[in-house]
Amino acid sequence: MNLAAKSISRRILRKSHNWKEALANVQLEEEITSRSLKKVLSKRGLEGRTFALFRGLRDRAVYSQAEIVEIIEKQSDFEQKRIFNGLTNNLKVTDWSTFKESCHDIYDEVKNLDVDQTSKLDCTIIDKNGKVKICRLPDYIPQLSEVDTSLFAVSICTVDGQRMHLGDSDIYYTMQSTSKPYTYGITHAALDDVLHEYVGHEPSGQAFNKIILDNDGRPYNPMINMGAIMTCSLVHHQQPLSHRFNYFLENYKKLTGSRSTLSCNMPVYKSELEVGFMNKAAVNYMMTAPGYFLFLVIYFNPFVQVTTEIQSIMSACLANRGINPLTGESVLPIRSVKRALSLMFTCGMYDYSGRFAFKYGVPAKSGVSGVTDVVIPGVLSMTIYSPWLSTHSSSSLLGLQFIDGFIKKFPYHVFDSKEFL
Ligand SMILES: NC(=O)CC[C@H](N)C(=O)O
Repeated sequence: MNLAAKSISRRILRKSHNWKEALANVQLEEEITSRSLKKVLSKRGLEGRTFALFRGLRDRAVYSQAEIVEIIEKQSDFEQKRIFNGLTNNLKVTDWSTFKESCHDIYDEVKNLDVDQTSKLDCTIIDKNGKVKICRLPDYIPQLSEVDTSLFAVSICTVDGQRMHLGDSDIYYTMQSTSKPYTYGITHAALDDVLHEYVGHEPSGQAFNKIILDNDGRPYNPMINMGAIMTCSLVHHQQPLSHRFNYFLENYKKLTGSRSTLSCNMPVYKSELEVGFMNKAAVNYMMTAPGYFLFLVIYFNPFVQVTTEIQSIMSACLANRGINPLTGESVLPIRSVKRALSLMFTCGMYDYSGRFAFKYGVPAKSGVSGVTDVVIPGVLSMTIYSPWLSTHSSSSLLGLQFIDGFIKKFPYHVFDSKEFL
């Protein structure tokens, strides 16, 4: 956009944002400090660290309203809109403090469930209904059985970038299969529906690592291992592996909205290459079909390490039509996001997908590291991490318990929508 057009757009924006009224709305009329402005936005779930504005304000300075408005108007149009919506509470969750308190209560109830560890790899947990749930760590990947099983984190990010973090939200884990919806979205953005000449869209009804192809000789869907390996292998398959690694990592980085890149947990990655016999068998089994260019080594996405704070932003892009709610960047086309959410809804929890959709009615994806990702389209994402996997669902038990409490408190089940009831 040339300078003239930019200044016109700023004047239009300035006219559309009545900053004086917005700041008065939150009693910020004179002697405004970085701290007082940050505090107002933070009360509504908007973290100061997600605004470039505060990097330009001096901590101890006192600004007049005119000075603050002048500095705000130097920010990007997207950030100005975020600040204005924060000051006027034009946000997806308008009563943030009550919402946060309810989530805290659900978290505390789940955190206090009775866990009886019977061996290094096994425990029983008495769930909220008093039922005994048998849980186990996934020792088929040795590193995943070496984790602190007491870790329990929940991060929530709304489509307006309102964020909440409960428990161990700064602890890193490997995404494992919760990487698959992002990988699918990135691949679909590159190939569109041609992708589905190689991968189906049907639930397999089987465990995630089952070696089985559909009647057309394709993996059933992109959410199981065979489908994810195939999906990864399709992007730029004539390019060098380094290019293909970077292609995914760069797109993952856009989903995080961060300026720093993501990294792989190499011990977990190497151990899976070493002991991932089922995946190796899957690659060979798929190689029998013509035209498959498979490299198990490109199936590295599960080993990208994140925290729930980071991953909840990535999934908030899925909730927000492919647009990063913190940067405003359009990372994935809505066409690909729609398909990714449909596949999460029907296949994301593997052979627990039907029961999950029946009970909770929202798109979700589980991972053997103990992470569960939930997307409530147009509203928010929720990333939950707790290593104990229920043997019943191969999903994090505490994750499922938190989701159960959340959906009971906030009726986001797709068939609880106001249009339906
Ligand atoms: N469900 C999962 O998270 C499985 C992912 C794991 N990397 C595997 O290939 O087995």
